[in-house]
Amino acid sequence: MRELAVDLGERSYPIFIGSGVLTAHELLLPHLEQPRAVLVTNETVAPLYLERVTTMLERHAVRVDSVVLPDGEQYKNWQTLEKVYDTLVDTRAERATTLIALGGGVVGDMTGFAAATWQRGAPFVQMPTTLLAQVDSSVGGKTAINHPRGKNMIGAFHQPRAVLIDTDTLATLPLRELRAGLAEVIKYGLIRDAAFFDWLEGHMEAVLALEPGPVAFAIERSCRNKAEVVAADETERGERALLNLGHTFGHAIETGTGYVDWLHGEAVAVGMLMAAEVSLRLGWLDESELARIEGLLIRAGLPVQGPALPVDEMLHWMAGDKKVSGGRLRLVLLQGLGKAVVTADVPPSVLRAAIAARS
Ligand SMILES: NC(=O)c1ccc[n+]([C@@H]2O[C@H](COP(=O)([O-])OP(=O)(O)OC[C@H]3O[C@@H](n4cnc5c(N)ncnc54)[C@H](O)[C@@H]3O)[C@@H](O)[C@H]2O)c1
Ligand SMILES: O=C(O)C(=O)C[C@@H](O)[C@H](O)[C@H](O)COP(=O)(O)O
Ligand SMILES: [Zn+2]
Repeated sequence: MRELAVDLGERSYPIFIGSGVLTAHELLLPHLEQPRAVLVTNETVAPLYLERVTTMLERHAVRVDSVVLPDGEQYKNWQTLEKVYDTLVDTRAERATTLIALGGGVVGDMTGFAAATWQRGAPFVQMPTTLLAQVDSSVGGKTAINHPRGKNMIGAFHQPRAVLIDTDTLATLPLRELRAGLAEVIKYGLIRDAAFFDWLEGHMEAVLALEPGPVAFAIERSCRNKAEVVAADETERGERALLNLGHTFGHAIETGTGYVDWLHGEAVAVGMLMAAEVSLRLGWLDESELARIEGLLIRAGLPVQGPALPVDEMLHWMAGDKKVSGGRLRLVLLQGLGKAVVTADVPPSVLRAAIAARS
């Protein structure tokens, strides 16, 4: 088993990565404030893993209640969140009752937001079961639901008490979802870890084949990168914005397509290429570097061309991005592989050309 930590002083927490972590009571129990938990999952993950986790907790005298949500990004909204609150009210959950997110990033983001708001702040634990959630969304405390016209628009920063990553759960994950998770993995290489990008070029097929060593390494290295950024800038005043590479474009794709058809990781993959196209046109990235990014995304099985959304519509959704400041769009761009920067100085013609190149 691998262990690392997110260093946030009193609110620091561990990340455990390994096979069988889902039923390792000795990892979870020390992070419960009282012997009570509410497990939040969805209709796909419940039949696979809910009983296993429930049994493990009940064997150790923990009272477990659970709620099973509908599956899909389009359900990451108020109506679904209400189901969580209803369960908390019905079961008389207390402020010290731990919410446990068992599922992908959608379940994780909604459970985290429910925990942030339940009785003004309850503890929660992340048990991520998709690659994307294991390498990104379960770490760092961004929690949210979507607005129909804006991705993750309603949310809070609320850190989990622990992140328990069971790599065995990837065995049941559909290949398309595994590929989507790889977009965020590649992101870390691009924004701050050139050596990791090189490593991914050498090990992409091994990761896709779920070879245990390479998979665990890719998850650990991703979590380490994310933990370092979050520890340095928990609430995105500066450096944390780099974790948003490709997201201004990607969120526009997700919102513009109604949160169906495009997986988050797929939209981020195209978004990272749009950011790279802007960087190329500014002279910050050369053709060979752009080709390496595209080549790795293709090998991961990710799209490199966006949906047929008109450029004006893309710009409309992008104008609602959370990084917009004083009405000015701020974009994360690349100054080479492994070095990202935030800038508000992109000429509109360059931005339009870059989006068009990948639409
Ligand atoms: N908070 C953050 O920092 C952060 C970071 C990245 C992404 N996100 C958010 O995460 C979400 C995307 O997460 P995701 O890619 O995990 O999508 P997801 O939560 O929709 O999960 C993808 C699919 O896999 C299924 N699934 C989950 N685990 C499974 C398993 N082990 N076996 C079989 N099926 C399984 C789910 O039911 C779903 O159908 C987006 O809403 C995105 O905005 C948040
Ligand atoms: O943790 C972060 O910070 C990120 O930006 C990680 C992203 O991969 C993630 O998709 C996040 O939810 C985006 O945040 P948002 O504030 O742009 O909605
Ligand atoms: Zn993301």
